[in-house]
Amino acid sequence: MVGRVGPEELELTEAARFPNRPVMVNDGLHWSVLTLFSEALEAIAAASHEAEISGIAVDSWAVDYGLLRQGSLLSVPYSYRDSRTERGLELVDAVISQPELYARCGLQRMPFTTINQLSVDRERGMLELADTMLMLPDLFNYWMTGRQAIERTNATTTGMMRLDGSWDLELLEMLGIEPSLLPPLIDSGTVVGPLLPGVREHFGVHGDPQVYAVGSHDTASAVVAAPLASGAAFISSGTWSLVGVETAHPITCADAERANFTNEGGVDGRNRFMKNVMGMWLLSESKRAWEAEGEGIELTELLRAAAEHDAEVPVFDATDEIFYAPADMPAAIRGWFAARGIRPPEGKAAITRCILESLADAYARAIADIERISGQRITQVNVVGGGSRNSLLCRLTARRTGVPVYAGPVEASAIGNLLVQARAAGVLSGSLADLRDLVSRVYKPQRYDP
Ligand SMILES: C[C@H](O)[C@H](O)[C@@H](O)C(=O)CO
Repeated sequence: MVGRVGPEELELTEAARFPNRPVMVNDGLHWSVLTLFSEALEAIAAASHEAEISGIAVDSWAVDYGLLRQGSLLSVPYSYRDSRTERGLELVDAVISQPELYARCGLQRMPFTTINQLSVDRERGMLELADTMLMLPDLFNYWMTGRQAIERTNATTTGMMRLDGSWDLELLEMLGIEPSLLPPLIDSGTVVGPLLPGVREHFGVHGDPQVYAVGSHDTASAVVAAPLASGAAFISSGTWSLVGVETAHPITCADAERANFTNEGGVDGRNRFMKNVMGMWLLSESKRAWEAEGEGIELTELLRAAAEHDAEVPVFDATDEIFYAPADMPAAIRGWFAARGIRPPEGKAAITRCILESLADAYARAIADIERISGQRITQVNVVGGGSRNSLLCRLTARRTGVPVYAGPVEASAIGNLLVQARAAGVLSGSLADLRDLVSRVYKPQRYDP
């Protein structure tokens, strides 16, 4: 995305959009990072011919990383949905109990957490070969600037960071992970450096843009752009739905651990107390399964049919891990109901409606947990990201939470990324609240009443 930012201006243009399909080979599921990098840099180069580009910054999904030796990527990064993470959980469980780990890093128990994946790499001897680990946005920053560093918001999703923001060296030792693998930490707003001449030349980038560190965990950037008022909960809605509140400090009481809430670092030292809910993944994977059966259907058509589907549908637990990476999502949903003796919904319209009702139900339960655990009363929900375009889901969320829903902006991660860059470049100033005010002035959220 190309953004033009000023004190009263926040204009976003889509320079390119390209698929990000993980690839299954014999050793598992991997991301095509070189393709993503070249697609992005080609789009930036094209944009730099139209207008002078002064800054570049990358944000992405969390937890995944590349292993390097003497500056070269050793292997193609794995996708966090690869089944090796089950073994990773076992390896970490063998060393430390979940409550102890939670007290140290405050992260939800999920197979995808970086320490689980690194523990599998250690068991397979990959870490002996590596001298550096870089999260995916940091890998792109390294390829652009030659500098190796890890931005803090994404580092907080690894499980290797203490609640005080330092690497947990004792835990690394317990897990047999070399601390020297971890480059220095940097904060969002840091100038990473100029583009390497070779990169500029290879892609034909005009001008001399600086690379900035921003909230490199896309959810952290999305929350920057969420026009949160006091009493607001946020839902960062995309492949995943992240339901949470922004707090000054992590919440790691036993109740939070039992409810499997996570504490991930935000921009400006904030804390994101939140829960992962399966999100649009449920719908995109169902659509993929129907396409594979030769019954492809457009998303708009699915949502129209679901909106018109007024027969009662049951709801399933949209946080249940069986939905993490099933081969056939509609079958997994039917299986969830069958295992509980509940008649599953039949047909695409009913299943889609069931997915959206189940998501809204999970949001309402997460928000009730947040109120109980944090003591904060939630008076509104801000839904940002691609899922905020789903008006049926926004309506169901307002109905099930019982509070007004404010939907938008859609491109929240990109906007949060741009705002932090622009402030680091001195074009904007002020606090997160000031940045959010600009968002509210430019992007009027759509309101849905309970
Ligand atoms: C693993 C997920 O990607 C992560 O929990 C989520 O916050 C995210 O990054 C969504 O893009």
